[in-house]
Amino acid sequence: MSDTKMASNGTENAEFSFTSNNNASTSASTGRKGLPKIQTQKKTNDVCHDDSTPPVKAQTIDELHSLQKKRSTPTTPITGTQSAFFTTLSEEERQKQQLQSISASLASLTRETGPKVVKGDPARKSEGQKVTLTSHSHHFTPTISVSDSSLKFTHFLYNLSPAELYEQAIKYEKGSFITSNGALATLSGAKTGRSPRDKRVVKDKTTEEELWWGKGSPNIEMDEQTFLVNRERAVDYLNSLEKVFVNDQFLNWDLEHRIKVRIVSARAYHSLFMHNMCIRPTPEELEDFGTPDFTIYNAGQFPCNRYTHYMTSSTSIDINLARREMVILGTQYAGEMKKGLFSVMHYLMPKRGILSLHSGCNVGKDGDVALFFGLSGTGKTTLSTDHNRYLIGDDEHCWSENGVSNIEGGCYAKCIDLSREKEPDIWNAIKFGTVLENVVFDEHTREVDYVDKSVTENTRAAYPIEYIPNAKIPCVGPHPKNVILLACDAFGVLPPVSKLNLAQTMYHFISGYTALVAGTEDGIKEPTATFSACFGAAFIMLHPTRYAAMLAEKMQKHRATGWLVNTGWSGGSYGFGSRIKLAYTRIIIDAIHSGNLLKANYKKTEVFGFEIPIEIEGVPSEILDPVNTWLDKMAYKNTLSKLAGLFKKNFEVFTNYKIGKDKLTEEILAAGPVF
Ligand SMILES: Nc1ncnc2c1ncn2[C@@H]1O[C@H](COP(=O)(O)OP(=O)(O)OP(=O)(O)O)[C@@H](O)[C@H]1O
Ligand SMILES: O=C([O-])CC(=O)C(=O)O
Ligand SMILES: [Ca+2]
Ligand SMILES: [Mn+2]
Repeated sequence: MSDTKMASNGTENAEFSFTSNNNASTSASTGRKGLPKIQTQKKTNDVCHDDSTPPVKAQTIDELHSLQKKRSTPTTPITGTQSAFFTTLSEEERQKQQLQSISASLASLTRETGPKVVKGDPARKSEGQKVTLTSHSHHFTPTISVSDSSLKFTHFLYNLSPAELYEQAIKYEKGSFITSNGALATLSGAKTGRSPRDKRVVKDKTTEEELWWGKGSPNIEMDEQTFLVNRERAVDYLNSLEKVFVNDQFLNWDLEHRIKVRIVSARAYHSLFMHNMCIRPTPEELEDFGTPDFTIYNAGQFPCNRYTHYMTSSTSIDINLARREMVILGTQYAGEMKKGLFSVMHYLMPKRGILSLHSGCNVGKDGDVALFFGLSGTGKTTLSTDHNRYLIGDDEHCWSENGVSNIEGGCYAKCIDLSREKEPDIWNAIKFGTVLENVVFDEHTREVDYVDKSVTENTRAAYPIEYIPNAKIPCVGPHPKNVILLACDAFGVLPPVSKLNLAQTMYHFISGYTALVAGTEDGIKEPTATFSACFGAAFIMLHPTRYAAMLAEKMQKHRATGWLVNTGWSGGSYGFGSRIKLAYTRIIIDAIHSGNLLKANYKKTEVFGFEIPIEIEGVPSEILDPVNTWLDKMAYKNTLSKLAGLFKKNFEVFTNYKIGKDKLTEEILAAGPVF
């Protein structure tokens, strides 16, 4: 606001005014000369505004502050005196049960009983906030022989709201700031991506038989005893803190197969992340939550002990399926929790005949569902978030007899180079409530610079799915019509789009090819060809062919069409060509959704034997066959052969497995590159 504007508005704002014109009457009435009297009252309406509102009903500052917050409304409406009686009773009982449940979750294995837990922020005790203590079922007499840890209370902050978590983060966690768009910027610490080499799974009699072990498997074994050592380390760490965060939430929008999860963590950042990423229970659902089906102990700030058997670094992410528990030590990267639970779903769901998928999913106005498979950074989130379609989910789904369902309640978008123009819905989802990980922002304006990779290339935004305006809630849909396999081909030899037959779809699903471009997995900075079975080997628990067989069966039954879309390089390999324009990829995807691409004219490519369209309206025809875009045709041929060789070599380990019925296995083996 300019100075002149300020002056002219002076009277309206009841500010001082030295303008003699304004005060002429005042001077005249008092009959005094010299400087005009300072005008402090608003003249309009002739009302004295200082006295126009009744005084605050508080006698002290503390009382005034207590007026600011009103109690949250009871979650269950109380109707009639009889039910009120029962509600009061059960409310007390519920509180007691909740405390017991959380105390049990935090129980040490050596001390047999859970710690004394108390609900609420320890910093608020003085504010007269109601805190509820554990009602001890065991007899508790503090004596000198009792350890210090059993003399102390563990405060827990239960399912806090985003606003409360913002306050906790900003007050207590270094590196937490509100950005100009309203999001909470956080730092995940030294780890800015997942650490797949530090993942451990307990091998017991059951899992030894059921899970995929050995070469290529993400399940690195650990014994039960070592798990308990790490669990104790995490639980002791958490109990040593002033307070811990507890989230009780759900996974899977398919109500029949919903899983209850509890996340115990030390950071508000972790609690808000999971609040956004898991399905948020309604207050009524929370009342009946009971015992969780799975619990995460996130002690990420605290390292594991490298002298412990099986530990090869100070980071350990441990899954124990029998105990239904996961322990995180030595990494604060929040994606570990999300993907750890995904691994658990990859075990639990197939047991029920449900296929779990590392895929995005959306549905058109006519109910046509598309799945988007692909490794990290290939475009699942970007392409499933489509303004013309309803978003079911961006990363983790189930395909059951009922159709598809999202496992999660939020999205986790990459935000490096994010632009409002290219990805408007993701851009607009970054607002109050969203966690922005490891981004760089202006120290004064707090404006985020999405181009800046100073902290990491793997910058991320985690937001509730309803932040996308056309999210489909509940996040479920009918059986898929199109199955789109995404690959970011840094070699630049895969066509922008290929139509696949079922055997080819299975071959490429099992291969799970891409060239990683950003550092989602800790340590990867330069693009490299990667094969990851089922487009998510890091998260699967059973042998890849188990998932593949289920996918083949479902695609066959529901007549879904398979596609391979290269969202990577065109015009040469990484360093020569450039990434295919997102606008072109979107046009290609639109043509798949609409059914128009099915009707196009096709030709067959050499080596990979892909069916590629001759033309697609809106996309330059010459890019549809990559050979056209390479200046050096010899280099193209050599690169194509090189990639084909990598595919062949990768597939060798799968040649002895049977997949599906009839001749499918032989067909899949024959569907690879021929050269
Ligand atoms: N042609 C393209 N198609 C898709 N994405 C593209 C394209 N060109 C550039 N991109 C960028 O690539 C990135 C794709 O990341 P996205 O978040 O969609 O990955 P993702 O498959 O969801 O991975 P993750 O499983 O790690 O979440 C985005 O940053 C997007 O802007
Ligand atoms: O897990 C993460 O960190 C991000 C992700 O979605 C993936 O890597 O597939
Ligand atoms: Ca994603
Ligand atoms: Mn993912």
